[in-house]
Parts: sequence; structure tokens; C-alpha cells
Amino acid sequence: MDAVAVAQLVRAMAMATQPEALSQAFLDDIVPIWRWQGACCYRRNLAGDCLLPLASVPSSVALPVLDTSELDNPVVYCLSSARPCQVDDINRLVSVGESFDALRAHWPSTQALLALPLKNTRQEMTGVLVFFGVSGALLALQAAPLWQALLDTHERLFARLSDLVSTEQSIRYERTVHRKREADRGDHRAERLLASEFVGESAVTRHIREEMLRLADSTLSILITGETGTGKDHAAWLIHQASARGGPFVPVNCAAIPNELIEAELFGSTRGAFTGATQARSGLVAEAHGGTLFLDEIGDMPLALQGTLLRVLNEKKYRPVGATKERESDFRLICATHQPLSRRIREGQFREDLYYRIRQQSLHLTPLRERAEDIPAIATHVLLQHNRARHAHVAGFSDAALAWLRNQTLPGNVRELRNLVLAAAERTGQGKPIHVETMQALTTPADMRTTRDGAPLQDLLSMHNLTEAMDTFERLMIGDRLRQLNGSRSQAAQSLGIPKRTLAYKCRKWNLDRETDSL
Ligand SMILES: Nc1ncnc2c1ncn2[C@@H]1O[C@H](COP(=O)(O)OP(=O)(O)OP(=O)(O)O)[C@@H](O)[C@H]1O
Repeated sequence: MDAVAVAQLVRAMAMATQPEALSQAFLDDIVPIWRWQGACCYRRNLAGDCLLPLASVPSSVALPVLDTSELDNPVVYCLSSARPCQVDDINRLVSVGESFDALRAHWPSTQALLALPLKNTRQEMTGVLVFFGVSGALLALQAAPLWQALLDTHERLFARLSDLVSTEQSIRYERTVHRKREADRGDHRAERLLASEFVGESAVTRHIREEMLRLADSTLSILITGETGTGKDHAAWLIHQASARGGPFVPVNCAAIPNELIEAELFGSTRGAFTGATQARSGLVAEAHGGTLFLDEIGDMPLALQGTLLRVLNEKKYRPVGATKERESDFRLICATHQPLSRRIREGQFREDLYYRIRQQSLHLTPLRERAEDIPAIATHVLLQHNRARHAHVAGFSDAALAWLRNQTLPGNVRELRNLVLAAAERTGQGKPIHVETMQALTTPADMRTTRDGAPLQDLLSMHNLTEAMDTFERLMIGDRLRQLNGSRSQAAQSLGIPKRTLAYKCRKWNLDRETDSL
């Protein structure tokens, strides 16, 4: 770009009286110079809940309004972090959000994207410039002095014009956009929520999302089953969020509350009902009124309480410990268990009548090893969450890293995958992708795990009873990990990808207390 062309561009920008015209002039001139496939400019609306399109190259493109609740959308990330965001392979971004999908559909063959923040004089974010087809562009641009000068000029003029644009005009425009968004929202809010929060593109996961949507509309009780870490808590919360129930979501982990306290925790207690009850407490069932009560690890609920719960479910009334009068609570019940309740029923540990009452509808979450196609999408989703939370810029995964991840059995399922990605992201430099070696260094020694191709643990294979073999494996693995970590339950729970409460429960179950310190 020669001096005359620069002068002409600066003049065109200076003459602009609207932010739209300014950005159009800027993009029209610079896109061909850097041989990009396209570009666009967005301005933040007054309410801050969406980004409105202002200009684009090609200019004929009808750009979507971007929803700022799409937190994984790189343009929204740039706006919320006030930092440049470069994505070298946007095809790896899946389930990022509908408005982002609509945006990238205009440049279907583009691979890379660079989003740059636009700020006003008070350093508040006013908009975002987005360039397509610019792999590695950020570093190249930062090294080009001319670019920085032009960008500064655009940003300064943009800030001034944005402040000058009449508020009335903005409000009118935003009202139209808002009305359209609200109409869309009513129709698709729940679908969008599930697509962006329950990630995975396998046929199984798509079916699970459809089921969740169907379950959200019903008021019948739901039993969610699946191995540890498959997302049972997460699914319960999403079903509640996707439903029309405006009340709270109240989770209770039946395995984590001591037997003697669980009744009072659930139903509340009167003052003096038992030693230590110095004041009346309302309990979680009362708290869930109008919302959803989520009983996690329902298989561990003491038998005596199961009878009480059954009565509450049938009569919709409960009695706080020590109270004489019954109370009412209108809650929707969701339960979850990682252990087969049919076995607990056979062992006499779970009431069959309660089983049928809590299982009016069911949802089974498949282990991750049976839907390995989901692994890249979930890993990418977790990495975006990391980048957002830590204001980091880890640039995705190498192909070898993704291929390696897909080949892992991941007995801790999504939780294990999540912890692995977060730990690997912490050890990866800014702007670099996560490499396979980083993840391999973080995983368990080879003799304690098996990959799809690797050798399984021979001793366990020779056992005849699957349930016993699985229990033995879990016990061996937890005991071994606790010994390696000098008995630290916190570190063991973290490295195994399970909650501390779940580890505490398993330690009690297998009498592993000798190996541990206290929680
Ligand atoms: N499909 C998914 N998309 C995104 N995140 C997921 C998905 N499934 C699970 N997760 C995440 O994985 C982690 C583990 O999920 P969750 O705690 O719901 O598992 P769980 O089955 O309830 O485990 P446990 O039986 O040990 O309680 C959570 O951080 C959750 O948000």
C-alpha cells in the first residue's frame, strides 16, 4: 500500500459520518491488500446482549446479529475479553452457537479467523472487527507498522462516531432486532441451550439431546443412569434449565450426607427436633418448591428414608423432622445413579415400589468410549472454557493429540477428559496447540490403564464376574492412587476425575481409610 493509497483511505475514513460508512471504507481497502477472503465489523448494542452488523466485505452479505450469550463464539470472546482472538482452524469449532454458524456460513471455504476488539476513549468495548482466511495473521499484522497506524485511526474514528450516533436511532434499530430475537428465543431457546451446553455430534448424543428436550416438557419423574462422569448432574441441570419451571434447581447428593442427617436435610426440622437442632430449618424439599429436586446417587439413600420419600411423592406432602403438621411442596423430581438399581433391589437395599415411582421416565447416558466421535467436540468446548476463564489463548489441539484422545478409554468419561484437557492447557504456551506428548505425560502409568489398542489388565480379565472385576479394578486404582499421593484424597479425586465426595464414599465402601488422610 503506497503513501497515496494510505492518505486516500485515511481521508475516506475521516469523511465518514456514520460508523457503518467508516468501517465499510476501511474494510473495502484493506481486505484486498492482505488478500483475505472477507471481513466484517460489528457494533455492540446498548443493552450489551448482542453484536449488530455494520459493514462487510463482500458488502452484499446479510450478516446475522451475534448473540453475546454464545460464550464460545470467538467474536463474543473477543468482545468479552477485550483481547484479539485468533482461531487457525474454525472447522474445529463445533456447537459454538447458532449465530456464529450463521456468520461462518458466509465464508464456507475459510479456515482461519481473527477478531480484533474496538474500544472507545474510556477503554470500553464498542465493537469487533473480524477477518476471515488469515491463518497466523495476528503476528504478521503486529509486525506491520502501517497496519497498526490504520487500525488505530479506524478505532479512534469509530469510537467517536459510535458515541455521536444518535441514541434514538440506535434504540429504534435495537428494538426491531430485539423483537425478532425474542420471537426466535421462544421457539429455540431450549434447543440452543442443549446444543451449546451438552456437547457432542455423535448420533447417540444427538438422540440424548432430543430426549432431554422431550423430558424438559414433561412433569413426570426422571431417572438418569450412566457411569461416573458421563454427565448425569449436568443433564439434570440442563433439563431443568430447558423446562418452563421457573423455580430453583436443588441438587442433593444422597451418598455425601450422613444417614442420620439426610431426613432433616431433605424435609427440614423443627427447633429442638434432635440434638444440635438449635433452630427450625426448612429443608431442601421446601426449597425446591416450583422448581426441580435432584437426588443424585439415589441408590445410596437409606432404606427407611426411601419409604418416607415414596409417601411424599405419592401424596405431595412432607413432614419436617419433629413437626406435627404436613406441608406441601410442588417440585419436579429427577434422580440419578451410577449403580444399577436392579442389583440394589435384588440385594434388598432399594425398594422396588420407589424404583418404579422415580423412573416414570428414564435417560441413559452412554459412556464416552462408546461415542468417541464426541471427544474432539467436547475437548474443544472445554479448551474454549479454559481460554475464556483464564484469559488465555491456547490454539486448539494438534491432529495427533486429537487422534490420541479419541483412542483413550477414559473410564472417568467426560470428567476425566475435561480434567485432562484443562491440565494440558495449563501446560501449553499462549498461541500454541496442545500436543500429544503433553497429554501423555499427564495420564496414568501404562500398567494401570488400557487403550483401545493396548493390553488390558490380565488378572482382571481372568475373573468371571464382570461386576466383581469392575469393583476390584476401581478399588485397586483408588488404593494405588492414594498411596502414590501419600493419602491425599483431594489430589486423588482430582487426578481420577471424580468429585471428592464420590471418592470419600468409595473409600468408606472399600475400607480404604488406611490409605488416606481426611477430607
Ligand atoms: N456432553 C457434555 N458436554 C459438555 N460438558 C459435559 C458433557 N457431559 C458432561 N460434561 C461435564 O463433565 C463433567 C462431569 O459431569 P457430571 O458431574 O454431570 O457427571 P456425573 O455423571 O454426574 O458424574 P458422577 O456420577 O461422578 O456424579 C462436568 O463438568 C460436566 O459439566
